[in-house]
Amino acid sequence: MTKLEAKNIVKYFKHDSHRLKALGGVNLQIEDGEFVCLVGPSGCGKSTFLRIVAGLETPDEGEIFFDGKPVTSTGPERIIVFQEGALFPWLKVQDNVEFGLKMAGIPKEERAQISKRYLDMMQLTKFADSYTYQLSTGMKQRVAIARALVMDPDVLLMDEPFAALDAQTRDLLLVEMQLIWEKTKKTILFVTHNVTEATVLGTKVAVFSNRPSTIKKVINIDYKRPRLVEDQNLFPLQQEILSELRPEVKKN
Ligand SMILES: Nc1ncnc2c1ncn2[C@@H]1O[C@H](COP(=O)(O)OP(=O)(O)OP(=O)(O)O)[C@@H](O)[C@H]1O
Repeated sequence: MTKLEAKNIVKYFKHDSHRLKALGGVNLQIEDGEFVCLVGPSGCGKSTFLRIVAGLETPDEGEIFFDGKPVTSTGPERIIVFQEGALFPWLKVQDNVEFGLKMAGIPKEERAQISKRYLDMMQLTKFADSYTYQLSTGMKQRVAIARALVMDPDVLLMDEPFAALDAQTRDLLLVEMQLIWEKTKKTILFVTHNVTEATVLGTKVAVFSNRPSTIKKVINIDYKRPRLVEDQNLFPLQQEILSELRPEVKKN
C-alpha cells in the first residue's frame, strides 16, 4: 500500500532580488514500511523536501499525499527528527521522551509505561533521570529518536540524524536503526550525505539531482540485515549511487 506520494513538488525561495528554484518537480512514491534514503548534492533541497512532507513548509506547486489524502499541515502521523536532536535542556531524559505524550494529554502512568519501552529499546533506561547536557551526542540522538517513536507515527522523517556523530557511535546506531525499523515497521525517510549509510539502511535510495532538483534515480536494495558498513557486497551499490551523484555535485 502506498503510504506517501510526492507529486511534482516545486519550491521557490526568495533570495534578495531573485527567486531560487530549489525543488523542480519532485516525484516519489513510498510504500508502507519502506526505509527510503534521500541523497543528493549539498543544497539541492533534501531538507526542504522532508519539511514539506512533514507539513512544516508548503510547496509552490504539487502535492504530498499521505494514505491517499493531501497533506496540508503537520500531523502526529509524520514526525521529524533533526540532526541536532533539538532536545529540551531543562527537562530530564524521560521527560524529553514523554513530551509529546504529555502535550497530547496522556496520563502520567501511561506515559511512563510507553516511554519505558522506548528508553529500553534505545538503551537509555539508566539515564532516564539525567539531563541532556550529561549525555554524549550519540545518546542525545537516541533520546531524539525515542521521543519521536513514543508518538507511534506512521512515518518517521529523519534529517541527517547521524551527521554529528563519531564513526564508532554512528556504526552502532546504524545497526540499532535497522533493528528498530524491523521491530516497529515504520515507514522511514532518511536524509543523508553518506552513501555507505544510505546502502546500509535503505530498502531504496532516491538520488536527487542538482537544483532545481528532481529525483534522478531510485535504486532498490534487497539485501539481508543487519547490514554492516564494512560489508563489501554493498560496494557496487555505493558505486552506482556515486556515479549518479558525482555529475550533480560537479554541476553544483
Ligand atoms: N528558508 C529558506 N530561505 C531561503 N532559502 C532557503 C531556505 N531554506 C532553504 N533554502 C535554500 O534552498 C536550497 C535547498 O536547501 P536545503 O537545506 O533543502 O538543501 P539540502 O539538500 O538539505 O542541503 P544540505 O545537503 O547542504 O543540508 C538551498 O539553496 C538553500 O539556500
